[in-house]
Amino acid sequence: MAQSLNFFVSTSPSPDFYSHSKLALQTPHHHHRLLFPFTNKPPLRLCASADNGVSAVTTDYVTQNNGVSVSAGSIEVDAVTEAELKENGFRSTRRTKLVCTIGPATCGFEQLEALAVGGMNVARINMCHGTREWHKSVIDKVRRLNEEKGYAVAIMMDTEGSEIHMGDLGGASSAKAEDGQVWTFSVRAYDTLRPERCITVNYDGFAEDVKVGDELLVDGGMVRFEVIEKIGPDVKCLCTDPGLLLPRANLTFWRDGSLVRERNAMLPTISSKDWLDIDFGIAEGVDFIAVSFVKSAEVINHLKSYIKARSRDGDIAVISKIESIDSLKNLEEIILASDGAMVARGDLGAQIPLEQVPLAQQKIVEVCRQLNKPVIVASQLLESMIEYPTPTRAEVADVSEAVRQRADALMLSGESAMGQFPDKALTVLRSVSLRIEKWWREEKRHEVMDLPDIASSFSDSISEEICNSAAKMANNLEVDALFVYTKDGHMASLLSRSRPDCPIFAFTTDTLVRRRLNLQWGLIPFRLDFSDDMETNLNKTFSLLKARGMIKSGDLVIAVSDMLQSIQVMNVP
Ligand SMILES: Nc1ncnc2c1ncn2[C@@H]1O[C@H](COP(=O)(O)OP(=O)(O)O)[C@@H](O)[C@H]1O
Ligand SMILES: C=C(OP(=O)(O)O)C(=O)O
Ligand SMILES: [K+]
Ligand SMILES: [Mg+2]
Repeated sequence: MAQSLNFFVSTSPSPDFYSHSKLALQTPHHHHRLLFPFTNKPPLRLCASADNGVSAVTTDYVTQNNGVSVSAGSIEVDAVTEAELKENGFRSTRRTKLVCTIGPATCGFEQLEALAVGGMNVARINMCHGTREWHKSVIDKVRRLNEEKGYAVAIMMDTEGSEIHMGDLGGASSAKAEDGQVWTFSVRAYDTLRPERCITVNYDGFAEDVKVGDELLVDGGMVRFEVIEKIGPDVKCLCTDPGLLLPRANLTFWRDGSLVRERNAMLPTISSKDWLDIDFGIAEGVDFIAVSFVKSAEVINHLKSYIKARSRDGDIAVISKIESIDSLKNLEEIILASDGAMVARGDLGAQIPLEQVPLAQQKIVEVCRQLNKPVIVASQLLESMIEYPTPTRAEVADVSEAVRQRADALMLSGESAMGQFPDKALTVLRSVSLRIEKWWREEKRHEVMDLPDIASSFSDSISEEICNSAAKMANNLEVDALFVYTKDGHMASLLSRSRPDCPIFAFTTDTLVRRRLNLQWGLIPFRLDFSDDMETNLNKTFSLLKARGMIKSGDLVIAVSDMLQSIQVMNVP
């Protein structure tokens, strides 16, 4: 038995049409007979099954279901999610998504596979490090992993941006600066051997811009120097807080207690090198581009139209990194223009007092939720795990807090790029996420956040109302899963925005949309060919998922779709 609520609105409504919109709530005794004309589509094409023996990627078959002949077709879900669903049942699947920065510690095929098995949803490559060839080889490996082993790991390319940073230490992996030592920071290019205690700086205006007495912070304060003398291109600095200097570490300078950013503010957000990297990302078909040091919405609008004009098979999502004072000032307009945001706490903590970072994080996560944009909490989540196999209690508390704030995703940086325990770090993110999510459900802390209306058209308003209501119904009725059939992913993201208690199975026809949904809280993206006929879609999905052991008869689901604006409540037959 199914009950449904249908909204009759044309997909491209004329103003006149609105007055004819009607709402029909069917009686419980009707089987899901929908009040709109059926489109008699031919059966969907069979897709080749890529069964690799480890875990089936696709399932093809034809069956009879309630007398309806289910079209043959295939369904794709990533192998890790499938295993997780079968093992734990779907109410306890992980909702918080995980992003791993790939570096020397994780760039091999087996290492990447270990991360995929461990729950990596998105692999991030940081264009600040490595060569384009190196990054291309990582992208190729991730794509091969997806194809051969049935994962759906998305790729995020992170731009270098116009930040001021040190050179690469002539190949050394680090250098130790001791208290009281004098180091030289220079804009010279050393073509021969780099002298001892000498650091190159990538910004030509550096020697000109700093003043004697300025404080120089490496990596937001991990090491500190005081400028004591300027000699042409060389700046002599006294180490006041000792520590490890890492290649290409970020540099900021402070004068009279505030960050010096006049010149920084004049540097472009997207440098000429970044544009080349972006062209590379478009050519490689990355799923996300994260833009460093975003200052305004303008640059994001510009980049989005550039991508639209160049990208072959559709869009690349643009993620704004919130990591500067300017980005905080223009937070709402930046997030509105972007497809998502990252709380880039590393640089943010170098630009605002550290004690303000947690509040900034909370604010950014909240604004993203309200504007329906996915948000990633990044940097130093498990920093000590670069060297140690166990996190500190404080780190676990920090990760818990990000999960409790219901951020869409958590990110590893150095922990996975160059740490000694990338898999263990990922395991910690996974288990802390699961634990806190379980607590939310057990406490029945249904969402209390006020979600403002964000729709820009009448049709969008209906989608939004449907998703908000469906999520609320799902909580009240304690359904097992929400199903959403979505071509562009929008309805799926609206459901995710409500953070319902049950997981959201998002079916989309498009592989790119599917990979992109990977970043959003609570979504389990499937690729599936479907039609505009919901009855057929539902029967087909039930059969395919039942055959895979991912759902069973009697499970209670709520289905919504963006082809036909409706909510249907039903038990799996
Ligand atoms: N592609 C790469 N090649 C070499 N090292 C890398 C790469 N990506 C990341 N790393 C290492 O991992 C560290 C942490 O990564 P990330 O946080 O992304 O960069 P950053 O420290 O520059 O902000 C970097 O400082 C660098 O040492
Ligand atoms: C994620 C960040 O950016 P990046 O690692 O590129 O400096 C950050 O600053 O926190
Ligand atoms: K970067
Ligand atoms: Mg940064």
